[in-house]
Amino acid sequence: MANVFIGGIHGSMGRRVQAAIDATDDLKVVGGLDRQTNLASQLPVFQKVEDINVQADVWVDFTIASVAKVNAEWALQHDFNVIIGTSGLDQADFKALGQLAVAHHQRLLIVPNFAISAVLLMQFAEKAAQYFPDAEVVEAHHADKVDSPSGTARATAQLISAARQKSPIAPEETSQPARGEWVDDVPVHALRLPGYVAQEEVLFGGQGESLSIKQVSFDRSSFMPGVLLAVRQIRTLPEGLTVGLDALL
Ligand SMILES: NC(=O)C1=CN([C@@H]2O[C@H](COP(=O)(O)OP(=O)(O)OC[C@H]3O[C@@H](n4cnc5c(N)ncnc54)[C@H](OP(=O)(O)O)[C@@H]3O)[C@@H](O)[C@H]2O)C=CC1
Ligand SMILES: O=C(O)C1=N[C@H](C(=O)O)C[C@H](O)C1
Repeated sequence: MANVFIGGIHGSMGRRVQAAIDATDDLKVVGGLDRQTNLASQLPVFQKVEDINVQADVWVDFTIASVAKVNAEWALQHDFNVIIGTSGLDQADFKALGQLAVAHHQRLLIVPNFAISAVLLMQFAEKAAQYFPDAEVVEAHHADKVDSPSGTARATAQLISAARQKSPIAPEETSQPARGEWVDDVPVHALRLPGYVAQEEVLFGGQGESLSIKQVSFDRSSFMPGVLLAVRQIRTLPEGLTVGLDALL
């Protein structure tokens, strides 16, 4: 039995992660952190990390970037392995938290997207970028999403950029807002609309041809198998930082 603590336990993802874990025989939620604690809950829910008085094997975080950073720092210093699903952390955060994980002999797994369709999209896009260096990313999310572009889009753009380093062809950044935000040297376009959950498409253009790769999360249930896999398998990872679910598939 592995014990799990959920950062953002009352949020859209936190509630679903709690329900998914409750439906298992081998995992147990022992507490959570959120801004509000007055919701009906059988579990201890804390507002500040300093007040936490329960121990767990794994901290799973779905909050906002600034909070996730503080949470992960505290959790790594207090003997938790940490899984961050929260988007919006930058490369400097990854590096600093990874160093903290090493110093405290803990595992830190940062997953831009737990949906298998998104994990595969990123792998396919990395491969395609070797042959189609001209690429743009379009992501669409629900209107409540606070960050843009999405963590998945940032990760995808970084993979594409690294994979096509050998190519002389690369778009030039422009001051025209309609051309999107350049992440590394890949234009990324973010849409926020009611009715959507999460989706991403990578469009590649070549000589007389194009390739597009698209994934859609119609429902947040798409993230749950990946979250459960990460919780169950994090102990098999080396100490320090791992990015993405790929290492566990
Ligand atoms: N990696 C992945 O596959 C996925 C990642 N995500 C990411 O997970 C994160 C959460 O998404 P989602 O669940 O939809 O968002 P929600 O806003 O529904 O949930 C976030 C929760 O964190 C709480 N919170 C905010 N600020 C604080 C604080 N200062 N202290 C304690 N709790 C706080 C919120 O409380 P309140 O509502 O009161 O502000 C809320 O309950 C996002 O970054 C999103 O991008 C989402 C889906 C999949
Ligand atoms: O906020 C969301 O909903 C999601 N956030 C993650 C991201 O920023 O990439 C993962 C997924 O897109 C859902």
